[in-house]
Amino acid sequence: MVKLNVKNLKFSVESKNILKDISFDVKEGSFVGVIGPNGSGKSTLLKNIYRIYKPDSGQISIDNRDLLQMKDKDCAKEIAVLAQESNTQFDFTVEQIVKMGRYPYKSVFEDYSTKDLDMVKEMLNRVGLTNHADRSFANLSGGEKQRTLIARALVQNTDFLILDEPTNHLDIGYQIQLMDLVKSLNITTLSAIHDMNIASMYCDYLIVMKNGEIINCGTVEEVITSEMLKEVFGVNAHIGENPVNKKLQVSYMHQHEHINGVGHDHVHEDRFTGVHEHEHCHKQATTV
Ligand SMILES: Nc1ncnc2c1ncn2[C@@H]1O[C@H](COP(=O)(O)OP(=O)(O)OP(=O)(O)O)[C@@H](O)[C@H]1O
Repeated sequence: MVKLNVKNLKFSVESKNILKDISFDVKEGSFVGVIGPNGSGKSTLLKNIYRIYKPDSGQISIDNRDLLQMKDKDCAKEIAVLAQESNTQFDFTVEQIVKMGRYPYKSVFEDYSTKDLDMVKEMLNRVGLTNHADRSFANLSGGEKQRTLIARALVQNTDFLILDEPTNHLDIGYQIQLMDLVKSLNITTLSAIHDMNIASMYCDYLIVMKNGEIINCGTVEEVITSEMLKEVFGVNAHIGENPVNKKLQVSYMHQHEHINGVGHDHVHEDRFTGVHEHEHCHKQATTV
């Protein structure tokens, strides 16, 4: 069943077309990654979905309901967001920030219930911030702020989660912990991701963006190929397999890489920078 449907979405700023006719579906229960180079439109796409930006045209629906027509509170019961920018200026404690995730379920003067407070406690525990509950959010490290905001998104208790580069500021331990946590919740998730190995570990499906367009989509194996990484990101990479979990694994190489390390410092007259092989007798050559 389709959870999210985006159809012919277009978005521009000052007559610059930033999103050009984007269409895709996210299946219920799936974890979909959006990959692409800096400036390709990943964040802008997600912001159109979580309604920071208003599309010029197109439709976005969640469970067949028009997302663009929903009231804010109703929308907040459908979609939780972990956004990229996390510079909250106001001075709240960590616990107060996490509690805010319960606001869609509260009327104006209604206080937090035991259930609300239990959820807050549980999520603080799951992101490793129980001992920081009374600390000022403003004084936390970037990673601690990010973990607080993850806990806030999770107490919102929605069926759909948007992560805009969720692992920004997180060390590798917390990156894996966050992604394991999200994955264990089995919530339909749409996430911008930069790290191909993280994408490979967690995503069921990938969308590749370039210049405001979707240029490819499919399973991890269909999408992450050395050709795609060269074409879209301009990098040389070897695609292998993690011997333990059998997930696709990307190893990067220098822009100018010699197979088996056989080769010498040199420049190519045609400025070629790919992976290539030299005869052993070329070891001493300075130019090929
Ligand atoms: N409000 C805005 N005003 C003007 N240009 C914008 C605005 N928002 C986005 N853009 C431009 O749209 C393009 C896409 O930006 P976006 O942030 O969506 O890319 P991204 O793929 O998320 O990049 P990154 O990987 O660096 O986060 C960029 O060229 C950006 O400068």
